[in-house]
Amino acid sequence: MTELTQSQTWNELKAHTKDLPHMRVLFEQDKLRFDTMSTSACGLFLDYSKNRANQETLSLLFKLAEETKLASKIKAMFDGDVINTTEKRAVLHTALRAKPEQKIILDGINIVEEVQQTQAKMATFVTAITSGSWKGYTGKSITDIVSIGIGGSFLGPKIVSQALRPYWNKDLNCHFVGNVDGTSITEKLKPLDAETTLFIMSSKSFSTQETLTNTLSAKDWFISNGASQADIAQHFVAVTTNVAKATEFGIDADNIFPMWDWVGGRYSLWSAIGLPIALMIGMDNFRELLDGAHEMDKHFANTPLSENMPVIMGLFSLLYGNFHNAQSHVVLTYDHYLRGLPAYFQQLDMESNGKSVTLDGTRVDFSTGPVIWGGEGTNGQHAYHQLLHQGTALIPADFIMPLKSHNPLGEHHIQLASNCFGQTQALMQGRSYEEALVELEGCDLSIDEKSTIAKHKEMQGNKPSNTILMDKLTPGTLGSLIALYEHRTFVQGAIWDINSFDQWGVELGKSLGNDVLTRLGAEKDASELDCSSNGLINMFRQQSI
Ligand SMILES: O=P(O)(O)OC[C@H]1O[C@H](O)[C@H](O)[C@@H](O)[C@@H]1O
Repeated sequence: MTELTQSQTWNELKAHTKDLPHMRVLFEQDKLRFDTMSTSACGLFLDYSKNRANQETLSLLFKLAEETKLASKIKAMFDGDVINTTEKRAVLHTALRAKPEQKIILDGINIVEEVQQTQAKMATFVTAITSGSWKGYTGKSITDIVSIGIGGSFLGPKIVSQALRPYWNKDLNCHFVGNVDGTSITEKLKPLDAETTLFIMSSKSFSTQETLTNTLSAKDWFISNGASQADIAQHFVAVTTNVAKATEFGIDADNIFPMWDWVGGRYSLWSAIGLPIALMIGMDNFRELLDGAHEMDKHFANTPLSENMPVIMGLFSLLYGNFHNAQSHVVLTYDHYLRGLPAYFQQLDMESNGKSVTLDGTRVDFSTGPVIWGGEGTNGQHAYHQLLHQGTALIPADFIMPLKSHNPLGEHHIQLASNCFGQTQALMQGRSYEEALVELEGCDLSIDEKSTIAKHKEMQGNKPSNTILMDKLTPGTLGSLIALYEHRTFVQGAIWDINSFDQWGVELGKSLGNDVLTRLGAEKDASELDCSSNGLINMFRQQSI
């Protein structure tokens, strides 16, 4: 048993959540619920009134946060303590968006200075590319960026660039290659011209198989399209902590942008890993993105727990996972530009909190991170929302929508908003059997038929959701939004006392994949493996060519 589940507050929460009335009743009892259960910070508004909670629930949750020393754990992260204990690393993505005058000392070095130097290098590079002064090997300016990376080195740049499309430099295009599946890079390169294409190889470790393989194929494509080995310097840059390996790989030393081991892959878009974003939206907008995140950092570090947006959201997620048996959490973005955000939050949260032991190695006796999934509204309403409304699983939802659209076309935005708010309302209130019967009045059906259909139309409601609004999707509000989710993830990991910053499961997959590779290549026999793996390997060997 862990200390957490034995604590009095944990057990009080268990008992309390069982007795809580339906949210419909809570709304009837408290007409000011929207005012008291909503908050604003850093350009974001959060309505958390449609949650299974009253003031007592909130008090118990904040008490749990206090007892598990959340405030001092937050401070430890910002101070650069080695909170990633298994990899013996500080966790300082917040330093990437610190103000230039701040000082964050790690091992005797002010890392803010190093961050600023790298940002200055990025700024020079962005100007060179966007002004056209950086020329390709035939003297033409760069028109296409191909970003090669995977995991955090793929999702961050891709999804943030996609989200900030209205801010794109009109003379540039950006393409992202992640998967090692040759189809991905082949299709991406097909329409491109080697003379005007720049490759950014993004890999924190510079040892990820997919990224190395894709970069080698990109080099082959480049050379086979008429360029020479010497031309590589004008067309290939890298972002990595492993400068030596990148140089050895053939990347010109001047074209290497450094990063640091205190930046986790899934928290790296704020570093030079964000170079594709900076190229597409310009360095001023990139800085606005960092500033938005920095504002959220300040809010998270300095606001009392009961008014702290990431804390509130983290506690609600924990409430559903640990006390209502919710196994998943859905993120629904009512903005086409934000359609990739669920996938980004999926890596952020599932790679961080998909853990089974506490920091001291004790096996947990509670659920940790849920499955994060989602998509864009209103599309999902005509598909998986059915399960949200009437399925047997409880799936808490986050609805995210800017109040103003970048494309204010006719009635589109007002309809989008009506759908967003209508969904949260339907999830909360549901439809009672009696209401369904009333709706069937006047239908040409027998009483028995009406009763049966009413049972099918009945919806229990009491399905929780948060609604996050912002005035407009800008680099600043996006920065705040992403940092909000980073810290929301941290809050849960801190209360569970797990390490949210390692990823041993992913590492195992990588090393077994490498072992299988040697067996697929017939260098090594596979007969000592389990019969399924052996069978699959043999089938591939015999039939893949
Ligand atoms: O940037 P790299 O070192 O190539 O790593 C790419 C990715 O590798 C692994 O899958 C990690 O779990 C991710 O967090 C990381 O972003």
